Amino acid sequence: MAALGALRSCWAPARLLTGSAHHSNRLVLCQQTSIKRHFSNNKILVELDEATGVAVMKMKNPPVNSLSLDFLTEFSITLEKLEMDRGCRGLILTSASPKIFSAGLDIMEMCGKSAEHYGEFWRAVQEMWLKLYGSNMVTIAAINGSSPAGGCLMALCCDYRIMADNPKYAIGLNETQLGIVAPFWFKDTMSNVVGNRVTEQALQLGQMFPAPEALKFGLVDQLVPEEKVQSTAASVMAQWLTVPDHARQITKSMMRKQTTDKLVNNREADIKNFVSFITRDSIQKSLQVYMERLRQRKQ
Ligand SMILES: CCCCC/C=C\CCCC/C=C/C(=O)SCCNC(=O)CCNC(=O)[C@H](O)C(C)(C)COP(=O)(O)OP(=O)(O)OC[C@H]1O[C@@H](n2cnc3c(N)ncnc32)[C@H](O)[C@@H]1OP(=O)(O)O
Repeated sequence: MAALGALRSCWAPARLLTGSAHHSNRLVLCQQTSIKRHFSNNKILVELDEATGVAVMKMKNPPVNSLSLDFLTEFSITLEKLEMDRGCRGLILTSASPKIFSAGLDIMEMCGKSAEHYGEFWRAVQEMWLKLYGSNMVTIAAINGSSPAGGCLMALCCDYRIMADNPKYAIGLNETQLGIVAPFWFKDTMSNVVGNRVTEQALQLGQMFPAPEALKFGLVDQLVPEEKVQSTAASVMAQWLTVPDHARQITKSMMRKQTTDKLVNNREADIKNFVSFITRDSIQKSLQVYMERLRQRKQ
């Protein structure tokens, strides 16, 4: 193992964007071992396969994987840990419970709370986006269920999206349906994937795309039978990991930096904007009506 460690360190180029080192030879070197490391908390399960350098991150926040302040905090801490781990080169993001990938931001975090709470919550949403969209790892979303709004944003942050081929599952930025507005960085993330025209129409209508439509419009890259979502993600990941990390990372950063910089340079203003928007009586009313509609639909 010591010899392996020495080989590793002399083959590994310095990690260019956030500080730890990755290299595309790891796969070959590590075929001798198959150690799986688990670092989970009560909301996120992570299994890191040291042989492949791939971590599978399963969101587990029942009933619908809504993105609460606690969840977002755990998510960002976990992602940071993986980002700094030189044994981890790829991340597969999925849900621990099929049918729902994520219901998006926890609406209860945006209802009837203090301005201070809204500020803290929005900072956590920003942090999740900055970390996931700016990740140096190869990121693949294994979308094994519906994925509205913030859930769709998470998937769009990834480098590649594989969705379960089930028309009952839908994905999209549906904010306007709630009477709220997707902020500029949600809009930019979608636009970078599907282009301006599709984004403009989808955002105005708050459109949710059933899986086949999502594929047609390029919101996802591939549909596969539900039981093959994870294995397909693993084989796509293996292909992506054949590219030398440093070249892929610089390219990814070149494509995304302008978008992330827009938020990095305007974080406080964006928080202020969110707080002043969400505290309006009319917006609070819209959210309450939407939650009521959800409950009634259930009954
Ligand atoms: C001018 C500049 C503006 C600047 C920015 C300002 C503004 C704000 C931007 C905010 C961006 C927001 C992003 C978001 O992500 S908002 C959240 C949007 N999410 C949704 O619309 C999803 C709603 N949920 C559903 O459609 C369904 O629940 C489902 C995910 C498809 C699952 O369906 P099903 O399996 O049938 O489960 P239920 O509907 O029965 O739900 C189970 C319980 O979960 C509660 N629930 C569902 N979604 C959420 C949620 N997002 N947050 C909190 N709670 C949620 C649901 O009410 C049920 O609760 P109950 O059991 O107590 O009744």
